[in-house]
Parts: sequence; C-alpha cells; structure tokens
Amino acid sequence: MHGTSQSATDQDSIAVSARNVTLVLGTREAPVEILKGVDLDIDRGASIAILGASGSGKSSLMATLTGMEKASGGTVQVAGIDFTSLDEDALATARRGRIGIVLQSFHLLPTMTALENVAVPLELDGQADAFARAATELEAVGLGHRIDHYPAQLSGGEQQRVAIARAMAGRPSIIFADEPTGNLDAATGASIINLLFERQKASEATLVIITHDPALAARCDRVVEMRDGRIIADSIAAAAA
Ligand SMILES: Nc1ncnc2c1ncn2[C@@H]1O[C@H](COP(=O)(O)OP(=O)(O)OP(=O)(O)O)[C@@H](O)[C@H]1O
Repeated sequence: MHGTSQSATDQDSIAVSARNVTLVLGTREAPVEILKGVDLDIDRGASIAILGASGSGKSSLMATLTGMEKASGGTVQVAGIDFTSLDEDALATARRGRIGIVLQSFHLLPTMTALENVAVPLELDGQADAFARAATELEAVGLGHRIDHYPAQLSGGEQQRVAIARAMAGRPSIIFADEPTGNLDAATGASIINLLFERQKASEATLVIITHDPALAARCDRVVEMRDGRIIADSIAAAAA
C-alpha cells in the first residue's frame, strides 16, 4: 500500500470499501448521529454477516453502502467507484449491474405477476431481453411454474424467491440482504438462505447479509458486529490478531 491510496490490485479484490463513514439524520435542531465512523473493506466474492442489536445501525450502514442514503462524512467505494461523490442520477446508473437488494418484506408490486415484478425493472433499464431473462431467473429460484402468479397468490417464501430473482436479474456483483428471513418460518427461512448462497456462488457475487441470527452469521466467511453506530467486532480482524 502506498500512503492512503490503494493499488489497482487492492481495488480489484475489494467489492466495498467504507472509510470513516458517518451518517447524521434527524433535524438540524435535533440531529441524530447514527453511524459514528465505520471502516470496512469487503473482499470480492466473500460472504459477510452484519450482526447487531436492534437500532445498532445495520440497516443504516447498508443504506449508506448501497448509496440509498448519502453518507454525511467519509467515503464509500463500490467496485472501485466513489459513491459519495455521485449525484442521484449517476448513483442510479452506478448501482445498475452492481448492486442487488433483498429486503425482509419482499417489496413486490401487488398488481404485477412474478414475471413482471422481475422483468419490469430490467425493461426500465433498457434490457431488450427483459422477460426472457426474468423467466430464467425465476426458473433458477425454483419458481418456473409460478411466473404468472400475483404476489398475493404466493407464500412468503415464494415471494422472497421472486425478490431474490429480481435482485439477481440485474446480474449484480454485490448482493445486499437485510433480514431476508425475518418474515419467514424457520424451515422456509433456511431454504431461502440456501438459495441466496447458491445464487451467490453461481454468479460469483459478494454477499452482505444483515441478520440477528448467529447461526446464519456462522455460515458466512466473515462476521462483523455493530453496536451504537460502530463496528465493535470483526471475525477477520480477530483471526488475524
Ligand atoms: N431518519 C431517521 N431519523 C432519525 N433517526 C433514525 C432515522 N433512521 C434511523 N434512525 C435511528 O438510527 C438507529 C439505527 O437504525 P437502523 O435501522 O440502522 O438499526 P438496525 O441495527 O438496522 O435495527 P433493526 O435491527 O431494528 O432493523 C436507530 O436508533 C434508529 O431509530
């Protein structure tokens, strides 16, 4: 490493790099400091769990790393691109094909079929083969026989499969999942986690999972723990010490 700049090789092998990231929300009169200086490098192709009590800042960190929320201070680089210096339009473009997001509550559009939920975002991105690609992704998550069903006609686990297909359809290099099993029973949740790891492996993507579940965290290559807006433990750092 030369000074504070990373070599090309470092940048190639790092999917996400956060440096002294702070996030202040609330009002000018009553600001709330939510992230208090987070440093985190995530290796390309790794799986990493972010653990921590409710309110510790996990979702806020994910929002900042995905560019959904602009960091108040510090820098966030994703696939070598400095997200903190981009405006909204440039951020939206930069996210495409780089970041896939899976959330606890699925966020499917109720008036669209499973196929449309996966295909329409691709179409909006100008993909000519949106519907064919969406059908392939739904097949890959085991829902080839349900593509014309509406979300209300699908179980929670099936809806989360559609959400995973939608996240993967943009061929992201990084998948962020925020409590992906939070609304599912244990057996369904376990199958969703297996699917996420399977899709990660097939696409050679990086996987970042926010979870309360230590058993799920233990399946990841690395576990970091947050408390009160900071990273307080890191299994990689501990192993290296
Ligand atoms: N817009 C906001 N304005 C003020 N405070 C906020 C705002 N958004 C989040 N917070 C606060 O920031 C802290 C971190 O929230 P965050 O959702 O990141 O935590 P979390 O670890 O993901 O929690 P959970 O596990 O419950 O989802 C919480 O105390 C929350 O109340």
